[in-house]
Amino acid sequence: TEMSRAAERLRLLINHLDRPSDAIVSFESHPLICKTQGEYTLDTDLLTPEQRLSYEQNGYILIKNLVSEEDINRFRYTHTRLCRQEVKAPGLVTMRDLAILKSEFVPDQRAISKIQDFQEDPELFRYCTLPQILKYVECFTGPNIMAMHTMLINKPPDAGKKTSRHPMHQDLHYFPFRPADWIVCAWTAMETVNRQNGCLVVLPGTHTGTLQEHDYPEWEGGANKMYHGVRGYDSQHPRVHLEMEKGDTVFFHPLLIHGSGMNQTQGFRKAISCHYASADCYYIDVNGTTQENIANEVKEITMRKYAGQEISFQDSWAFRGRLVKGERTSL
Ligand SMILES: CCCCCCCCCCCCCCCCCCCC(=O)SCCNC(=O)CCNC(=O)[C@H](O)C(C)(C)COP(=O)(O)OP(=O)(O)OC[C@H]1O[C@@H](n2cnc3c(N)ncnc32)[C@H](O)[C@@H]1OP(=O)(O)O
Ligand SMILES: Nc1ncnc2c1ncn2[C@@H]1O[C@H](COP(=O)(O)OP(=O)(O)OP(=O)(O)O)[C@@H](O)[C@H]1O
Ligand SMILES: O=C(O)CCC(=O)C(=O)O
Ligand SMILES: [Fe+2]
Ligand SMILES: [Mg+2]
Repeated sequence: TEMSRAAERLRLLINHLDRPSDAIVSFESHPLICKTQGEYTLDTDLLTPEQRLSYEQNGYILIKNLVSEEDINRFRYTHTRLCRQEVKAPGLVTMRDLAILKSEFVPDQRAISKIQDFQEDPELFRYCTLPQILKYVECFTGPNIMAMHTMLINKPPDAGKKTSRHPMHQDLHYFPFRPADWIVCAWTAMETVNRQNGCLVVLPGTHTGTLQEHDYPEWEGGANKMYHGVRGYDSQHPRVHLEMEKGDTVFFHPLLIHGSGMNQTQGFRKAISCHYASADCYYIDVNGTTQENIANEVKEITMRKYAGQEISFQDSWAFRGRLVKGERTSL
C-alpha cells in the first residue's frame, strides 16, 4: 500500500541519517528512550509517514488550523488585559523593544513586544494544555510532558532601526537540558503572518547539526537584550519563510536555525508559543560550553528579580517548568 511504501522510505532515510555522535550517545544512554537511533519522531497513530519524514528531514512540521478562532480570540483578550495590568500573573516577564526603551512607559500591548513565563495565568496557560497540541507534542517528547517556556510575541511595527528582527538562532542555546531530540516548540500564529509582518524564517535540515556558538549580532541599530544569533551560519543555506494563517501551528526542533524578519506593517504581529520537553530529560552543566554567556545573563536577571539571591541557570528552569501530561520524572 501507499502507507507502507512511505513507511519504508522513512526507515531507509533514518538508516542513512548522518547524526552527530553526541546526539546518538544521548539517545542510547537514556533509559526510557523508545525512539531508535537517528529518529526524531515516535511511532504514534497521529503523524502520517509523510509528516514524520518531513520532520526528520526538515526539523519542523506545519499543521494548518490547529487552534480555534475562539481560543485565539480569548488569548488575545487576556493578553490585552495582562499588558494593561488589569490582571496579574506571578512570574510574568514583559519585554519592551529597544527602540522604545527610553520613552515613557504606558501599560498597553503596543508598548510590550513580548511576554514570557505566563505559566501562572490560567487562561493563557490553557494554550499549553490544548489536547490537539499535546497530541502532536507527544510524538516528539513521549508521554511525560513539561511546558518549560511560554511566550506571547507581539512583534511591533519596526521603528526604523530594524530592532523588530529576531536574529537567526537555535532555541537549544537557552536550555540547560537534554537530549535535544526530546524538546519541541509549538508556535501558533494569532493572525495572518507573512513576509510583510515578519513571519518565522527557517533553515530546513539544520536540526541535524550541532549547537552553534551564539552571541549578539553586530547590527547597526543594535539588538534586543538576550537576542543572541548564530555566529557565522551558512548564508547560502536555503531559507523558507513560514507564512501562516490564524490558528496554524508549527512544531520545530530546538536545533533548527530560525529567526524572523522585521515587521514592515503598522500592526503588532502576534504569536503564542510553548517549548515542551520530556520530563525524562536531564539538566546539564553548561560551564565551559558555548551556553555560558546566556547562563550568565539569565543569572544576572534572576539575581535582580529575586533580591540578590543566586539561582542557578538549571534551577530557574526547574522553577518555571510545569507538568502538562504524565509524570514529572526528572526535569
Ligand atoms: C527562580 C526564578 C526564576 C525566574 C526566572 C526569571 C527569568 C528570566 C528571564 C529569562 C529569559 C530566558 C529566555 C529564554 C528563552 C528561551 C526560548 C527561546 C528562544 C528565545 O526566545 S530567543 C530570545 C530570548 N530572549 C528573550 O526573549 C529575552 C527578552 N527580554 C526579556 O524578557 C526582558 O526584556 C528581560 C531581558 C528579561 C529584562 O526584563 P526586566 O528584568 O523586567 O527588565 P528591566 O526593565 O528591569 O531592564 C533590565 C535591563 O535590561 C535593559 N533592557 C531591557 N529591555 C531591553 C531591550 N529590549 N534591549 C536591550 N536592553 C534592554 C534595561 O535597560 C535594563 O538595563 P540597565 O542597564 O538599565 O539595568
Ligand atoms: N544581516 C543579517 N545578519 C543576520 N541575520 C539577519 C540579517 N538580516 C536579516 N537577518 C535575519 O534573517 C531572518 C530573515 O530575514 P529576512 O531576510 O527574511 O528578513 P528581512 O531582511 O527583514 O526581509 P526580506 O528579506 O523579506 O526583505 C531574520 O531572522 C532576520 O533577523
Ligand atoms: O516569533 C518570533 O519572531 C520568533 C521568536 C523566536 O524564535 C523565539 O523567541 O525563540
Ligand atoms: Fe526561537
Ligand atoms: Mg533580508
